[in-house]
Amino acid sequence: MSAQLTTPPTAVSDPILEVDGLTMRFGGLLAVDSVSFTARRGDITALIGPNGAGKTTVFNCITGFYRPTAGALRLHRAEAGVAELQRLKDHRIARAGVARTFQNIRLFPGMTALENLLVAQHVVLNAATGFGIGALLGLGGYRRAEAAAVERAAAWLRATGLIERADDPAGALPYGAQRRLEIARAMCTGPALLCLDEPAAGLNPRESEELAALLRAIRDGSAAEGAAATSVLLIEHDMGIVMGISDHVIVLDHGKKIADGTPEAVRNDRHVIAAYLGEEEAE
Ligand SMILES: Nc1ncnc2c1ncn2[C@@H]1O[C@H](COP(=O)(O)OP(=O)(O)OP(=O)(O)O)[C@@H](O)[C@H]1O
Repeated sequence: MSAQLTTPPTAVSDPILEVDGLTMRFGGLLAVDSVSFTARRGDITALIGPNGAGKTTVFNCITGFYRPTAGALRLHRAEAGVAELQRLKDHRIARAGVARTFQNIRLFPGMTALENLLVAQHVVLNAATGFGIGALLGLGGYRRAEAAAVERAAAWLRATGLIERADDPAGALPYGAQRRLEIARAMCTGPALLCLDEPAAGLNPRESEELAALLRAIRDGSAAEGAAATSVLLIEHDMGIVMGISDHVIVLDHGKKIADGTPEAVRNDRHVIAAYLGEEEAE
């Protein structure tokens, strides 16, 4: 029997992302089953649920790693209108304004921290010269874009406490620093929506607190010099972080949405409690 949705969805006046009837099937397995929710612009929206609930699959559909079996994913951009993400390839989704980090860190370990942030901006740099030969010829537009890219990288290295490690290979940084560098890399692309897959995994309590502060600042636009307020979509198992920083929480279980509301409403929802207790009993 499927769980009934008891928590009314929060009224969403200014959406950044609309997930509408999202379904993802792997052969006979229905990993995501007609999931709908809306993430509001300027919010931290958390996607939670027990192991195997379908959270990463939803992320992979939003960011173009998977082509959904059915449903629509609409990114509402401030000036460029609505992008139907389910129709775009992953590099076009990134260009449309969605950036992500991964459950398993995916930096270029042999490149320095700074280089990792510059590589992330190659799309912006290429666009500055119309994806043409201007870069090779060192034309003014490209040089200006390059200088701005370095400045942006430095601002995010400062914001994430990594400026002293700018010239160190990313692979030589401590684990928590690599996690922050991944976030810095995503933010360097100037996304409209930042998608984070378990950013607190493996962090110690002090690092988790710093992460929470960083994510709040990213949402509010105060994390780095020149940064815009950025909507955040977060998958996280650390309930301290989820309940502490989220404006809105969506709960999945067995591929279905079972709750959608404020952290307080979701925390007290009996279907959510049952889903998590069930997980504990199964362990
Ligand atoms: N590429 C794939 N092929 C087949 N099955 C998959 C694939 N990706 C995910 N699944 C299955 O889909 C279901 C949902 O997995 P998903 O990773 O989205 O869950 P999750 O909520 O992110 O879990 P966790 O919290 O453990 O990361 C699981 O049963 C998983 O085995």
